[in-house]
Amino acid sequence: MPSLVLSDPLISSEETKKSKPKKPQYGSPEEEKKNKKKKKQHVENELSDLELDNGTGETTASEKKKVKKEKKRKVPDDEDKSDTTSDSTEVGEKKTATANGAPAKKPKLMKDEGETDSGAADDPNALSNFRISKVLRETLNSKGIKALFPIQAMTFDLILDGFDLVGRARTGQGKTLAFVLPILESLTNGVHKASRKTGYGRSPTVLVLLPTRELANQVHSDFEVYGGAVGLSSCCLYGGSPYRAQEISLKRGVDIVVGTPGRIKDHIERGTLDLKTLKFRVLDEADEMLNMGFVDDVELILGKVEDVSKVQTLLFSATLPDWVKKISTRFLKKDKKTADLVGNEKLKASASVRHLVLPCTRSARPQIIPDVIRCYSHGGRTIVFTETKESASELAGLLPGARALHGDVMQAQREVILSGFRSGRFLVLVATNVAARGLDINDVQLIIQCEPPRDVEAYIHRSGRTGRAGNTGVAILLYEPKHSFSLSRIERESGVKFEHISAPQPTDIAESAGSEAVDAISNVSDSVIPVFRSQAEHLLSSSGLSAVDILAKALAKAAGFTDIKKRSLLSSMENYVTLLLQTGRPIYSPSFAFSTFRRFLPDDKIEGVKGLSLTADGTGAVFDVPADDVDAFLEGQENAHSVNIEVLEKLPPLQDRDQSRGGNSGRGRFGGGGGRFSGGRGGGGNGSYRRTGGFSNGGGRGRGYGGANRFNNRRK
Ligand SMILES: Nc1ncnc2c1ncn2[C@@H]1O[C@H](COP(=O)(O)OP(=O)(O)OP(=O)(O)O)[C@@H](O)[C@H]1O
Repeated sequence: MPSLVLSDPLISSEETKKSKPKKPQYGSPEEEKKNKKKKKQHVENELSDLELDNGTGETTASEKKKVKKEKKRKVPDDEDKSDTTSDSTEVGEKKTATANGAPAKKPKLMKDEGETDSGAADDPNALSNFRISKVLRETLNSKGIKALFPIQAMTFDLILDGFDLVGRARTGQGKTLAFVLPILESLTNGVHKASRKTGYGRSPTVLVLLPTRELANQVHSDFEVYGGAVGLSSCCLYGGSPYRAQEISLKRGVDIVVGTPGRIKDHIERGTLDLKTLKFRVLDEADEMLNMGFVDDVELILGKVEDVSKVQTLLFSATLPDWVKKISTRFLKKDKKTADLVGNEKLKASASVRHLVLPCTRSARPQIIPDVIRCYSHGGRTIVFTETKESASELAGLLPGARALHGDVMQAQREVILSGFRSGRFLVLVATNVAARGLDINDVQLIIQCEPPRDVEAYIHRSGRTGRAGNTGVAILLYEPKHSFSLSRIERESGVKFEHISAPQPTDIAESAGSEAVDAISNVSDSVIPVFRSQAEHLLSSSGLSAVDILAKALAKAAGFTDIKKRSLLSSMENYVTLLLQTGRPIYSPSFAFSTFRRFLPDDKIEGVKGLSLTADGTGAVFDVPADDVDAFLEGQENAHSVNIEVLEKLPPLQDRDQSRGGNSGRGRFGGGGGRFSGGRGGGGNGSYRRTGGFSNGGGRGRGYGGANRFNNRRK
């Protein structure tokens, strides 16, 4: 559980619990007793989970004690629970109030007569424990939502009670409903119910700003579903679409406007959008709006509200860089609350995603990516992120069945592509950052990033397109070894610990592609057998292969493989094989390995060695050689005393670049040692990337890696 940072008016989970409405007394005394016991257990559990940040990021014993005391006091005293939190940095100290200072009203639960409350006793976040109306609860239930996610539970009462709020949670944790639900309740059952207008030409009461059109559409569809259920209308305003239809909606009158800053500003300036009756304004992914150059537009729009005391402002994001904090200081009220589910936690990226890195050059992408998709997408959707629009288009053209999505694609086309991807018409989307933020698409199993993004926030958001709403997912970051320094920066800043993998190998590919082919063949109607039988018999008798071998070939063909080439473990180069050299004593530097080779191999074979790296335990050197040279190395070792060379099936952990460079001998990684491969001409290749375990199996098919190694480069 993430730590809850107690800073700037801050919410803790304790406060959230306090703020939750009193639970109705339904059960028998015995049930009550049981419930109390459960709650007590829950408190104990939470104590072990909850970390109160004392500035050092550690929980002090006295703080724990204090909370425990508070909680103990609360357990038997359910009556005492209030529905709002105080603006206190101390947990559980004050009685609560609403944003306008009025004493907190006793919460009125929306549970109806006869409605069952199953789950509510077990789950403190069950919908019926919040002031959510029956119709909304039913709509949520119809979408499979039975309880609020933590960020929603933490913020629901605060928003409903009128506080400005900054909300932060990791990707895919439900930030959208965290503002949608309390806003809808506030307008239909809360303080704004009485002043609600329904007539023709009414101006909107809610304005939601988002950085991209796709995101605006997505949030708008949530308002359509849930707002529609409680009789509120909404419209979506973004650039690239005709003004006319948008103007007609505005003229007719809507309750909620969702849109991108540029188009919203245009409508304000054209006089078609009036913010004078606004009750809520929401900035979602505000940091990205500023990254995308919407600073002036956002400030202009926020500045259009005349009486800010009458408007509630909510700001949600997965990341909160300094300047977003500045915006919140400027445009949110002084008594704003901050619900931070990330806080000082080291891990900023999604915890339900496996974060993998794989060395791969630009030219190798079209060969490696399909295999990666085959092995890691489990038949679900994949989003491939590129840095530029051009490479998105180019790569989409090279990957079978993929479509590109980026800023140069016409808006109408963008919508068609996105809905095709959502509906499963195609399963691979190649996109720029336009799809990095907020997009919530079902069953995205795999994210591939073609190179380390410049800023770590992009990494967090892109990888967050999978592993959403409690599901798991895989994010694979491709990198050129020369850019491996970016990996440690991303690890440091996002708190992710990368698993290093090699390009998928024949066994991996056979496993996933083979099972697909088996399914495909099993689905072929028996009606084909008589038609193809004589050909099959002819093939069996003429090929000299067994029936099983022929079937294996047929499966390979059905899976789209006519050949499996060797692919190195170390650098993914096609038709290269990875070998391990051991000499019975420590290998301190690559030059030592090269001088060992010279004892039993001709120069032309040694020149073919690529990517030589030392093993982490210092007992060996790992390197790639052309597949045709493997025998020369294996046979040559017979002539050299104490030398052992073997083909690797799996990479051992390797020393990182600095370690190898410094070496225990204190000499440069590829320098020293004299002789043909020493000094300025270098020795090893480009593949000295750090490994921390978790390698995939050896062998290899596919092309790969351009093979520009350090040694070859210097010779050119
Ligand atoms: N209480 C809930 N129970 C189950 N599913 C939920 C709940 N709340 C939201 N979801 C689902 O979780 C998914 C992610 O929600 P959402 O897009 O709001 O996440 P987010 O935190 O805004 O992510 P990002 O930071 O990437 O934009 C959505 O599919 C949403 O329907």
